[in-house]
Amino acid sequence: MRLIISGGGTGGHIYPAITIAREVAKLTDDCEILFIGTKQGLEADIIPKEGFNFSTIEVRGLERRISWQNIRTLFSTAGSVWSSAKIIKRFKPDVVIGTGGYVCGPVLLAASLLKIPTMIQEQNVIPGITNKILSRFVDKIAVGYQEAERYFGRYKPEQIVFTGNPIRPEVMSAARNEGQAALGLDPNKLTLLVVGGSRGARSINNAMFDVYKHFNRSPRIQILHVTGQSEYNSIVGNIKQSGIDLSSDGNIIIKPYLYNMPLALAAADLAIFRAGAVGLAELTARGIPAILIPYPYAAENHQEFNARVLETYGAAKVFPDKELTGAKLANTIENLIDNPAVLLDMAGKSRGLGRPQAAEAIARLALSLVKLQSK
Ligand SMILES: CC(=O)N[C@H]1[C@@H](OP(=O)(O)OP(=O)(O)OC[C@H]2O[C@@H](n3ccc(=O)[nH]c3=O)[C@H](O)[C@@H]2O)O[C@H](CO)[C@@H](O)[C@@H]1O
Repeated sequence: MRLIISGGGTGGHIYPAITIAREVAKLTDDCEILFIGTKQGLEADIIPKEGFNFSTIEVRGLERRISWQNIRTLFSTAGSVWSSAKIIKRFKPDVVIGTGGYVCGPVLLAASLLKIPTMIQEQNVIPGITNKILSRFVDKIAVGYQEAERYFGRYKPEQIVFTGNPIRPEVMSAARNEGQAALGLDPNKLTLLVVGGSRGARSINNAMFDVYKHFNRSPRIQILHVTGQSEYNSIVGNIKQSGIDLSSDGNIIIKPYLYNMPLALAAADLAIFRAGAVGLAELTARGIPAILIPYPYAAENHQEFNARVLETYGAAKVFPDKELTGAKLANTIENLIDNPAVLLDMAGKSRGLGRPQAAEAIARLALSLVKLQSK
């Protein structure tokens, strides 16, 4: 089995690609995998570290308006399709999968022109521009949300399959007591996990000050707040200035980034999150009730659409970023922990939305294309 997989730009496109590739390898003998990305994207750092063979092409992103820049980009895209075709002809894949980000455009287009089976995976409710264009060419589209279908416009009915978004297997295998021990959490307190996406979120970080003051030394709740690398030092400094002693007061833990997120999720009773599709897939797979504050500048406001799905099912409460205040956040948390039945109900609804088997379903869908071809 020979697989080319491509996705890039943010972690939200790269981690799904890694998870899907590993799942395909698990389901097949002798799987050879090649990842295609760009030199500039985060994938150039992550993918070789994860042990995959990595080739790069040059690609420019399209602007969301008509411009001279876009006309130049179209010409350079023709060059990228040509370089992708060269890599594809050399590697001879059985199937090519794209997980979003503009690098997928030329790679999947070239594969489709070369009559190789193709599939894209769309994580969000509102598809990205590259996946929207590619939907005209590829054999299958695996969507993370059922609601995504209607935003693809023209497609063949059998082309779109609702699989859910792929999550790392450790998200499901991590145990609660293991997570508590690894992060120094008290098993007798509820744990609130606060994460503003992979780079942190300033508005959530700012609002958290009132939350610290409200719950400092609380015997009921402990807070694990992931600030993002860039604001970590200033936040810790401000907390000290406000008179909270992080080491002796004991129920607030501040981290710049979590490399062991699955363990934190295993310990969490309630989460405050942005609404990136992979983070939400992880929350629902574990059945964690959440307060969501979608990133307001995401393309076509897609995070809000992701978040509203959880809200509609009763799995989360959603606050628009511009309406967020520390007092509101502290009150909402207080209300939820005062009403364990509500929290339990939200947890059940969250779990009901989770698709822990999504990676396997996506891998099997890709393999079905290979089988179809060899018939
Ligand atoms: C700003 C923006 O446009 N972001 C997009 C980006 O999300 P982005 O990559 O920011 O966020 P996601 O929530 O989708 O994924 C983040 C991943 O990083 C992990 N993590 C995060 C923080 C941390 O400290 N440790 C850690 O391991 C999470 O567990 C998760 O696996 O791609 C997603 C999927 O297409 C989109 O839905 C998001 O809208």
